Amino acid sequence: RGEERGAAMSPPAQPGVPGGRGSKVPPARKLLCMCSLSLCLTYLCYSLMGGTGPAALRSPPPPAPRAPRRLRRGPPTAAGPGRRRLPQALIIGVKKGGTRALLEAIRAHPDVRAVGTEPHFFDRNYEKGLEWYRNVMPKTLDGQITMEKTPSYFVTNEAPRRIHSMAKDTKLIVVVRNPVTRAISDYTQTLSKKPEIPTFEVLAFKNRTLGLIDASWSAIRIGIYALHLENWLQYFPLSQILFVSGERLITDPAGEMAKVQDFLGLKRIVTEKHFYFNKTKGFPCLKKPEDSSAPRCLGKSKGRTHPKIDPDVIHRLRKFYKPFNVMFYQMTGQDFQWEQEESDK
Ligand SMILES: Nc1ncnc2c1ncn2[C@@H]1O[C@H](COP(=O)(O)OS(=O)(=O)O)[C@@H](OP(=O)(O)O)[C@H]1O
Repeated sequence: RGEERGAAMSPPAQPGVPGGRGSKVPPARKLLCMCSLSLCLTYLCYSLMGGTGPAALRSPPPPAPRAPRRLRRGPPTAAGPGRRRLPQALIIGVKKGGTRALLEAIRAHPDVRAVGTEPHFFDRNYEKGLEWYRNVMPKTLDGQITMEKTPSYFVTNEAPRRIHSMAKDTKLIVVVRNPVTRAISDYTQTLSKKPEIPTFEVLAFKNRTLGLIDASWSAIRIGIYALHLENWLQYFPLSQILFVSGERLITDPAGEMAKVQDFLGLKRIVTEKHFYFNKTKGFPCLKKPEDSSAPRCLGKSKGRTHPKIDPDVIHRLRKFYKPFNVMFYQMTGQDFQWEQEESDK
């Protein structure tokens, strides 16, 4: 490597002035000139092809795994000091539970760095390898925690095994929300992209007359939390999983954030001082941070107005979920009180 470097760095001989005086050029000198000339030509070609100078010749960039364009942008810290590490904590679900709100809130903590986008490593991008995954992560200093959120992990069969094989002490966070409201939120998102889909009422049933719920419809299946949790408990102890209430994340964000920071072993820095309730948005937002950027409410895709669903369908769905919810409360030792909610948004 050192030799390659030396050769490339030596300035090429002047073309057209091979030996100086006349044609009496010693063969060794001739050879050196030819080598220099060919180096110059190679360099010229390389430059024209988009090389970045002598350094490009010396050590062509390694075929580093490339993150999708939107991931490559990275957080503001990407160029700063520190190094990229695999995440020590993951927000694994659930879709439409409030995972974005949680990630943005925990990112306000100085000892946390997180990827803004969802890497989908343990479901869609696993074959790209751990180095690809590491390169997606922001740089962290010693003592800072690296995090990411991909809500589909919670319902991915292979995810627990894969995460366990990366690091068996990975801390897992699941934001859970009333599965009926979650299903409607999920449907609302799909509807916003595909307005032609059938109504929620149609999709929710295999046979509406018989009251047979279609549990294979992903909007419904995702909410059977007990079923999915069972899969995770094959690999991780319950103490390594934190369940955050999606409802309380809206009504008492600071309270839920205290639990999250305790779980991650962090000082409680994100407190009620960080939040304000934005009446227009109808949600808590993060206050203007000290770096004077604007206050941060989540975008338009969060807090969409849900379509009005037939109350009878809501009632049937509540009945459908009840035993699974009870099982989930037993498994986690937490009562999320979804049975007591009078109406779904
Ligand atoms: N602070 C704050 N601001 C806005 N929205 C908030 C907030 N806290 C929780 N939520 C709820 O988060 C729901 C979206 O959940 P996710 O972020 O997990 O969705 S996603 O899976 O990433 O698409 C979103 O669901 P919908 O209301 O159905 O859009 C919100 O109810």
